[in-house]
Amino acid sequence: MNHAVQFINNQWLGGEGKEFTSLDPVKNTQVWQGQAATAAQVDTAVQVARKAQYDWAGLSFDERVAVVKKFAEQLSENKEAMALTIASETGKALWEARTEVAAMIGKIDISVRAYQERTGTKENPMPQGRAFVRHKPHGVVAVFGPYNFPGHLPNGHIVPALLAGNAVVFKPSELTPKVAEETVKLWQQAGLPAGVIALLQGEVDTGKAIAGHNGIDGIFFTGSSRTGHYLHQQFAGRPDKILALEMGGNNPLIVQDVANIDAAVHDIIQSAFISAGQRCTCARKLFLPANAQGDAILARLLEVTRNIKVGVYDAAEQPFMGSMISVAAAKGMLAVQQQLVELGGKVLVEMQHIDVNTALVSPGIIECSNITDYPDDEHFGPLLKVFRFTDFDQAIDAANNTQFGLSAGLLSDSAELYQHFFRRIRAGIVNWNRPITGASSAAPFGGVGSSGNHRASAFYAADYCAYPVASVELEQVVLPEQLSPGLAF
Ligand SMILES: NC(=O)c1ccc[n+]([C@@H]2O[C@H](COP(=O)([O-])OP(=O)(O)OC[C@H]3O[C@@H](n4cnc5c(N)ncnc54)[C@H](O)[C@@H]3O)[C@@H](O)[C@H]2O)c1
Ligand SMILES: O=CCC[C@H](NC(=O)CCC(=O)O)C(=O)O
Repeated sequence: MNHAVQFINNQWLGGEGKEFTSLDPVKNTQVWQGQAATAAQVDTAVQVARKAQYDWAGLSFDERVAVVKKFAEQLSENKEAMALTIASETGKALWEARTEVAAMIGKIDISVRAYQERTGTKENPMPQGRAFVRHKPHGVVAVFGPYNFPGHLPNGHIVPALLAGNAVVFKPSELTPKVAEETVKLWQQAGLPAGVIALLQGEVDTGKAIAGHNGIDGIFFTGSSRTGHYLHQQFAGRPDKILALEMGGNNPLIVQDVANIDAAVHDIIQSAFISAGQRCTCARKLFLPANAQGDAILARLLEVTRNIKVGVYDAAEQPFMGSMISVAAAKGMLAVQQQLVELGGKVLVEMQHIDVNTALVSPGIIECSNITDYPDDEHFGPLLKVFRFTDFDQAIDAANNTQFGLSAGLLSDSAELYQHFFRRIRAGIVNWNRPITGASSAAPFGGVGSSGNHRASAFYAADYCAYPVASVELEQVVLPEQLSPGLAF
């Protein structure tokens, strides 16, 4: 059946491309089914968005804020339904899906503030006239979203883009179309004018048709480093288009000199295993000192990890970890564990596929100190790699030995050590005695190296949603009192 899953010009239409579905990764039921948007449908949506954007940008900022706040109201009224959709389409535990919806709602006020602080209008007096810095929207921008935060992360591009006066063509992850559909329905109910947002559902072909469409002015992308690099190549030689890339990481966490072992273990677990390890900021590599304290932390970490509750997202007694996104992703992580064993890794807590018909896996820990050619890949799941060190600077060097640079952390009671770590570590998020996941929307969020392209998101998303226009203005044409040499009037 061809469901009306594409939202173009304020109308829900059937896709004209290939059929695809999304599945509940734990209950194996179908959550969503539809047909992909074709290149022709992409073209229509972009053309409609172009026309709609002009009037949308012509509204005052306060008028746009009013619509965006209505969306926040809609989201608040439907927050439990949205959390359930997120949980059932991703397998994420319901308690966590609720925090995702709360982050979506919180994004509205933060983005209004960010627009004003970073891209609002500023005026400076001049001897003759006045100088202004104002900001204009780029036009029609595409938003590509990942599956791991199907609500919050696209929302983190869409809200600031709309506030700035852009029209948005939204292509969600093909693994989470239902969350996107529900989100866009809330925009419709909020009264966003026709054409200002389009939802184009589809797989990679739809993404390619959008990215390759000459009528878009930019792409705001959150997803894997591989796709981000592909888009970057596609945009080569196109300085006229804006590209914001939020990509993956291979994030280190170093521990040295901590008094409270349980507190350290807590922060390690929050960093490594939240969202079943499916956060871009998750700790992938744990550096522990090769001494008695390192041994004690490791022993306690293994003990607590073995007792982590993994389970069905809507269980009455909530698990810490829900499932991974799909059975294929779960199998992929088990293959990674096997690959690391073959390279010389020693399994300390085995990551297990709890039920091969579901995407539920238990968290794993593997010692990798003896691996000489450790692969610098992002392993997007609950497998923490442990490295033992004898010299703190060598641990920092090893932590920096990655193409990525998203998040990094130090657990230590020494302020001096933290200052030293902060100076040397290369990452866009650097934390001290806090988990390295759970970044604030009120701060910039982005990485260096293969993690981003210097266009941080969250609070700084305002920056890539608009371009600055500098003006000097005088209400009448006036002959200057002092003329340039060689001029006579
Ligand atoms: N830095 C961040 O803010 C951040 C946040 C969340 C997730 N991530 C990263 O996202 C990844 C997980 O998400 P994912 O697997 O959904 O990412 P992905 O790269 O597979 O997909 C992201 C989006 O790009 C689209 N896409 C894929 N190939 C495309 C192509 N060739 N042309 C155009 N569009 C294309 C997908 O359909 C999807 O909408 C992880 O690597 C994670 O670290 C990064
Ligand atoms: O998976 C990647 C995102 C992880 C998440 N980051 C944010 O929520 C950033 C804040 C924002 O975009 O508003 C995290 O750090 O856990």
